[in-house]
Amino acid sequence: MVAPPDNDVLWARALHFQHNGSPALTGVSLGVRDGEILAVTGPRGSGKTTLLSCLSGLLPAQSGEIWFNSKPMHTMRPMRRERLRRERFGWIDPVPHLVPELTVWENAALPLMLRGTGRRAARTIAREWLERLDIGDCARKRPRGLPAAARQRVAIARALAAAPTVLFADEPTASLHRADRAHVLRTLTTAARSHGITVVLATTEPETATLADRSVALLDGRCVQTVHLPPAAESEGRAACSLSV
Ligand SMILES: Nc1ncnc2c1ncn2[C@@H]1O[C@H](COP(=O)(O)OP(=O)(O)OP(=O)(O)O)[C@@H](O)[C@H]1O
Repeated sequence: MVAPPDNDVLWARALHFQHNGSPALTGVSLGVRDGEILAVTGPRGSGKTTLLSCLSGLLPAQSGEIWFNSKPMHTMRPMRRERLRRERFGWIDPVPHLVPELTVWENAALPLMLRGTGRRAARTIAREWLERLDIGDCARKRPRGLPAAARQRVAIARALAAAPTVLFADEPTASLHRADRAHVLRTLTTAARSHGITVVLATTEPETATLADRSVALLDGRCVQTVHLPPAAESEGRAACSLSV
């Protein structure tokens, strides 16, 4: 077994995954650097969700290696992998899955409370993130009555509040109107940068990938291209993120 480079928080080699015999990943290798925002691009069905699911330990790859902070995840027992996922990784789905019986702040605080943070401390952290995502005034409401964009912001606040080492965002703005997308994405990437959170962001949209440091393109379950964002575009993207998150 070859150990991964030291500055890669996640490192995968030769990942293969089939859904019921149908190949979704066919030999994907990649590294994700600490604090990096990596976009995983590709058309529908190219394997983006499957890749994020394998990297996050949600789906065990059928072959290949995944290392997190230089520790092999692919040989971990399921219980240990589950604990790692809960404690170190965050996940944002294309559509928000919130608990309808809980208020907005309780939803955002849930991962913290499940991890043992006291209710008051969890509420303070959750409310700070809701404020940063411009939905602080919804904190006491139930998610049911909120527009889709607000509910997705709650899901993003919930993911960030837990301060994950790596945040996996699977087309996080797919369900939003175009006007909301740029703002929500900028907030997400700016917050991640300022808090040192590594992000693996699946997207079909080229303009979303421009907010990342680097993009990896998938096609039919294989990496076909890696693009480092040119410094000019990078500084432009970062300069545009003037939010105080
Ligand atoms: N649960 C499943 N059962 C069977 N096949 C699946 C399943 N999930 C994904 N696939 C297939 O695996 C391949 C990769 O799918 P995946 O969802 O990872 O791609 P994607 O790039 O994320 O696409 P999308 O943008 O549509 O979510 C596709 O051919 C898809 O049809």
